[in-house]
Amino acid sequence: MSIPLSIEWNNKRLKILDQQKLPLEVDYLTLETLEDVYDAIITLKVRGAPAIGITASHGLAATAQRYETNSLEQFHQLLCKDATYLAESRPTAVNLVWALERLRNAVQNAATVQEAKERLLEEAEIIHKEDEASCRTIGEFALSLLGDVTKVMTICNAGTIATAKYGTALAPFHLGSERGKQFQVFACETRPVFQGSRLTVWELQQSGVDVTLITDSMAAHTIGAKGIEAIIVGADRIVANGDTANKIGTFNLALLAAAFQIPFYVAAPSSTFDLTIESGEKIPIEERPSEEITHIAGKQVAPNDTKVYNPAFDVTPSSLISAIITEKGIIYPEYNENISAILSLEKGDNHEN
Ligand SMILES: CSC[C@@H](O)[C@@H](O)C(=O)COP(=O)(O)O
Repeated sequence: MSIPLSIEWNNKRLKILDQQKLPLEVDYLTLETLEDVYDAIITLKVRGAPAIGITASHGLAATAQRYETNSLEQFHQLLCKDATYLAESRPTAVNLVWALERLRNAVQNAATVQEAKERLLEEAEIIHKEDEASCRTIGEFALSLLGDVTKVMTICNAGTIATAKYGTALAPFHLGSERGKQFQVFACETRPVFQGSRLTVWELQQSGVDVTLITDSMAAHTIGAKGIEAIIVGADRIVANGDTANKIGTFNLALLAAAFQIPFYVAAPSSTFDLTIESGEKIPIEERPSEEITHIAGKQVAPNDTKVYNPAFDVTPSSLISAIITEKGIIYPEYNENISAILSLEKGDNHEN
């Protein structure tokens, strides 16, 4: 797989693949300050739940190296302030707060400021490496779950550039391509900012996967006309009962999967679960600027002063989800019991529930 990595961390320098420039340009951006990190996340230069979490953790760890204090109390205060600032960049993907919390926990018992600084750098690297391993395992599970299925639909980009590597929903296609299994993937363009056409189509083409672009409104027709056998998507937050927030339009696909009686799979690492929330209506849904809808590539496509509603995510009820594929195993209904059982497995253990 020769797809550029979305996040590079070398010699304490953080570089991200500028996803706003894709597919026309492959360009990396160095993030020097905490404000650069915040800006890269909010403007979707780096996006996708795991990639946001990894970027924020390296960004916070790098920023903390510059705190000029020997007081641990002051160090914790600065870290808390900066973590809170980054956490506000995007509200729906729980991986962001999860990663920042992990960093804060990693320094709880540090004896000196110097030790705390080193622990932050180490923890950010661990988060980064864990995600790569998790995504690869998710890909293996997804590949086995899909079995003989070849025609699959997806939305948004839950691929290698949305994670450390491999992706979640796109991981089985990359692994399949390496092993000679040819999927036919139908990618929804994913309005309003086209993560499907700009990112998923480009990414799967790099891997040699057979990918066909459709507009979001063509999904129902395409499932019937092309004989789609399964739908697989990523996730931004999965709560205790299995309700899942993902890119706007995902809920539509889940309803279509039920209508056509084909499986609807969610693929996500355990860092995307939020068991503090019982059910989906409590998930915060990000609303984005109206220009994402009133303009396309800088050109106005709606009248001046058009009233706009632009939620970036929707919540799919768990009753529409056939299985959730994680690095710890494949979770089937009843989700209330089975999610907590699988997530409580130790690192390295995994099984199908
Ligand atoms: C492995 S990425 C999973 C999700 O984050 C992805 O499906 C998605 O909805 C991304 O939304 P985005 O707004 O592009 O960050």
